[in-house]
Amino acid sequence: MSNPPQLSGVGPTLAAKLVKLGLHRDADLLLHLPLRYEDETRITPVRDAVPGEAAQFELEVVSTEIAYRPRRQLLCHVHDDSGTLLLRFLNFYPSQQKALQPGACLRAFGEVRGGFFGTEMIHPRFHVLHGEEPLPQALTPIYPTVAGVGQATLRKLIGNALQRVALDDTLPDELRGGLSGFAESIHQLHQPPGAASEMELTCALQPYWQRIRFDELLAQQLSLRRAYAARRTRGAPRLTAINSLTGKLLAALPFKLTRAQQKAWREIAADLAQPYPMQRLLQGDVGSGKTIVAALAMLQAAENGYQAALMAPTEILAEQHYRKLRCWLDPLGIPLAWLSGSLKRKQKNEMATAIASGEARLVVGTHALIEEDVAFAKLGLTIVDEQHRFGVRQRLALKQKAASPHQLTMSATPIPRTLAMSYYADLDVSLLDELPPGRTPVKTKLVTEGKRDQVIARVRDACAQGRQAYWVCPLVEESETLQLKTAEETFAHLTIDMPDLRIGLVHGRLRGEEKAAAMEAFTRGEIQVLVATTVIEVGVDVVNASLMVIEHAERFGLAQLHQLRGRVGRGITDSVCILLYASPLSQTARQRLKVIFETNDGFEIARQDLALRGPGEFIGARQSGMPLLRYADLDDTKMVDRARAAADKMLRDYPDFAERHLQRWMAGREQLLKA
Ligand SMILES: Nc1ncnc2c1ncn2[C@@H]1O[C@H](COP(=O)(O)OP(=O)(O)OP(=O)(O)O)[C@@H](O)[C@H]1O
Repeated sequence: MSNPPQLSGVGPTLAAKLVKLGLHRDADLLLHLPLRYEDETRITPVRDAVPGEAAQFELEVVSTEIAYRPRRQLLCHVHDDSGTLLLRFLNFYPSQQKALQPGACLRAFGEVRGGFFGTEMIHPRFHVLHGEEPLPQALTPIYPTVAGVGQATLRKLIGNALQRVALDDTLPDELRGGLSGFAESIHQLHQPPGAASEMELTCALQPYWQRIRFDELLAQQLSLRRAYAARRTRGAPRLTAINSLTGKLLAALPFKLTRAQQKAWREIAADLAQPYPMQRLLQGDVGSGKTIVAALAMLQAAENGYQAALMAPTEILAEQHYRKLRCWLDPLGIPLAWLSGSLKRKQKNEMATAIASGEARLVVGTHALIEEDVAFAKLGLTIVDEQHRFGVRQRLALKQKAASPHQLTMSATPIPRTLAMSYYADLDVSLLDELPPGRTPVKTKLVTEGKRDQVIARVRDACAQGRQAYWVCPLVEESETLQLKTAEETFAHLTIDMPDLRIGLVHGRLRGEEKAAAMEAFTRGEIQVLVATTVIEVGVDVVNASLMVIEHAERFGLAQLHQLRGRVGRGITDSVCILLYASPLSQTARQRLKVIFETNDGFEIARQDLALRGPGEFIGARQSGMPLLRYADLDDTKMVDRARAAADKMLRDYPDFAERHLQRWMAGREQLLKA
């Protein structure tokens, strides 16, 4: 294979800097598009300069001096036929002073403003004119850059690339449907002709940006589809639906699966029976009943003679799954193994041996499952809960415990549709879009910190009626130690405020068994009020808990608040979530609390969260290393839909175009996407 083409005419030092901008090849330069433009196509008379607006002037230097008050600086008095102006340089080079000799003619670009010395420009960009110099025909692009790569360098490299690199259209005519041509779009965006105003320019460039955004989404869709197709060529064990164990479990359940659970289960059961690996995301709002679906999938693996492993991100959550699964599996006489970091070395070794021999068929655990010394005899299915909480490497590590296992991931953080389609298009998705019957929506109340006494009275009331309550401690993002201290203080205060109640405390620093003991005591009702950090955020399921207080709710993110609130309202009693907040609220905090107050719908909350935080934060892109779209907007559902449809058609009818399109957009980036 030949080496990929590199950047022409660029030395190694510059090349290393350009890589930071994602510029590896000449072709990448074409897609490095300007952030904005400066208009150097016209000369503005000094008289017509509008304060605060950038403009270009042609000026003659009258005099230049160094002033020392209020600080050392270079002052250059200039004029044109219509007026005078001062150019001011706070940090200047001798070469600048030398260039600005009386009588020199300049072209200077910058913002004019009223200043200490009259109408002035601070640090204008300028060059000395030596005779006639034609004005540029196009606007001057300003590119995203990094330290050590100047605009002039980028402009030159990009200008060369525009002449050298083929700008063939990778979109077949049939799919163009009103979009601008690729070559035209690229030329226009790099070198747009002058426009009368900013607004006019934005309108003029709109169709070209549209084309680029579409192309970017299309590339992403093509890439994800290719990954999807590649998966189908890999072999996986066929775990057919035998229905002896799964049938028994369904018959023994004290409830009937919801319509959504039935559908998800059908989809999963069918996937497991295929000769290629399942890669499915089971998405359901808090409390929608994902665990039973996971249990059924594990049983289907078991009845085909394979092992299944369920991994959860925290000990509490893993323990909770373990307990719930045992409730269902024990009566059927199916053993369930448990593996977590907090087991004693001896127990861990025994468990590892049982897993290696295949004796332990169904296993639930934490990260301990992916440790090197854990080897499975015949792993057919992996289930990862709250997958976004694991790093890419951890997720891959579980998968790599077998040649090509089926994979199910579960998430209670609803991913908005556009995001799911863009980032998870290589996954199949099952959706639990209804809650089990008999749940009453949680009432949310916003209460200021000052009314804490009333909140304490409410907790007392709830406990007097035989209910239980969570008291969530303030989040201290900057320091885990401080967070722990806050939790302990909250616990101490509440113990003083409510001496008659049985109060417990869980936080992330407790040892595994201590955490488990506290959770168990709460589950059994021995603890009435559980003071907790966000360790209880996911998965905790105590039906009798009907009140939740979240202190300093303004510090939490939307998804977190929704997850926390989901810990109540899991039974038939009316539940309340009290959000205690401290004033004054920042604009975003106010918006977040408003959203959480107004809706219980996880998908709506996720949509708003996306709007508030942007897609990068939302999917934990920093952690997963996925590149964000540079130009396209995921909120543009119509365009995402169109790109999806075009990707399907291109792969089917125009594979050459698809290949070239991917080459142009994705070379070097695809690896990132797969993570
Ligand atoms: N179809 C059903 N009918 C009644 N109850 C159900 C049904 N399915 C599940 N449940 C019960 O609902 C509760 C919530 O289920 P589960 O813990 O699986 O939810 P989840 O989707 O994992 O939610 P979370 O992400 O909040 O943990 C459990 O007590 C479970 O036994």
